Amino acid sequence: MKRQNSANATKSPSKYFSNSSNQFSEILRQITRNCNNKPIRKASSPNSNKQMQQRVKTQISITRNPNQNIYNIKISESVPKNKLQYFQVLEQIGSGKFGKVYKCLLNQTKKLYAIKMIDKLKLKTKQMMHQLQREVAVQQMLKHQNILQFVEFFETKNNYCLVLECATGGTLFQSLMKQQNRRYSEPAASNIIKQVACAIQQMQKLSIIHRDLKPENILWCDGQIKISDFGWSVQDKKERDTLCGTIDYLPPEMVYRQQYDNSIDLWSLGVLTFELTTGRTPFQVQEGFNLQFPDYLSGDVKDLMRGLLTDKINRKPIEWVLNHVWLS
Ligand SMILES: Nc1ncnc2c1ncn2[C@@H]1O[C@H](COP(=O)(O)OP(=O)(O)OP(=O)(O)O)[C@@H](O)[C@H]1O
Repeated sequence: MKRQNSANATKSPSKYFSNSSNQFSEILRQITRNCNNKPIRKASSPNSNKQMQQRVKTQISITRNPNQNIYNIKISESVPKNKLQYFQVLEQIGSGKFGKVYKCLLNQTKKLYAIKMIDKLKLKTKQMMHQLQREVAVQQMLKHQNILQFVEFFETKNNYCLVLECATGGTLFQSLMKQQNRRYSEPAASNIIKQVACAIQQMQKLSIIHRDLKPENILWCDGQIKISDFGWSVQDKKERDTLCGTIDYLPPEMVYRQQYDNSIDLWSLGVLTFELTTGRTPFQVQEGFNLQFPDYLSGDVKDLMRGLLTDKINRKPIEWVLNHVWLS
């Protein structure tokens, strides 16, 4: 089975994205080589049984000094010791690169939380420690109804533990796969995108860039959207050039190794809008940044996506998104 047929697509007027496929493919080949020769896997077809596999992240840090401790969190020195005794650990609800996520109850209040247990042995390199520091520091700053709430951080003998609000509804990727034709109706997608946009606005107020927004990192909790996985996020105002994220969601300025800023999360919002409304991501490696829409999409959603899936200079700001008629 194949992805949603886009044969009746209309072409984007943007010249920026035309004729870029060769260069795009070459850059992706370079990324592949740089990823320790591990093959880069494209997002699996939504119709494939392998669809629940995670999409590949490019993990290349070009300019960052991994020894630099920008957040002043010295893991193993200032981190509280074992507080796991205060929790009753229940079933596993997820797993990531470095560990597992469990449902748990705080003994005293019987309130439900999620504990992300990160295996210290797997987190050997300083680069990865840096990523964990970043995740903790950034999530500590964020308090918003559409952002997964950070609660506590401590360590045990074998794990670092992040206590988080428990999002019981699974990932947006899982729920997308359950929709008819693996896509949401426009009203349902609009409701989701509005919540993600509210979360982006809050992050931008604090100069935070998530850098890996995608359905796998968005969770459902009591019918509400929660942004999660701040492992690639950064907090500062300067432009950056570290290449990271997930192939299908990489913005052109990252692919072409230019400086970027917080507008990369708005590009991701555009890709997410496309994926939720069509069941596939907009840009395929072979085609470059050639934006085409299926006929069934409304003019309003296409207008929103054209405002986001364009080059950095022309990309619309978050205020424009939140005032857009498709989100009203
Ligand atoms: N607070 C939470 N509530 C409910 N489920 C969660 C929570 N945090 C994580 N999960 C589940 O665990 C999975 C892995 O978590 P997370 O993405 O944070 O780990 P990771 O190591 O950063 O993953 P990755 O390998 O994608 O970077 C998520 O996809 C989700 O299904």
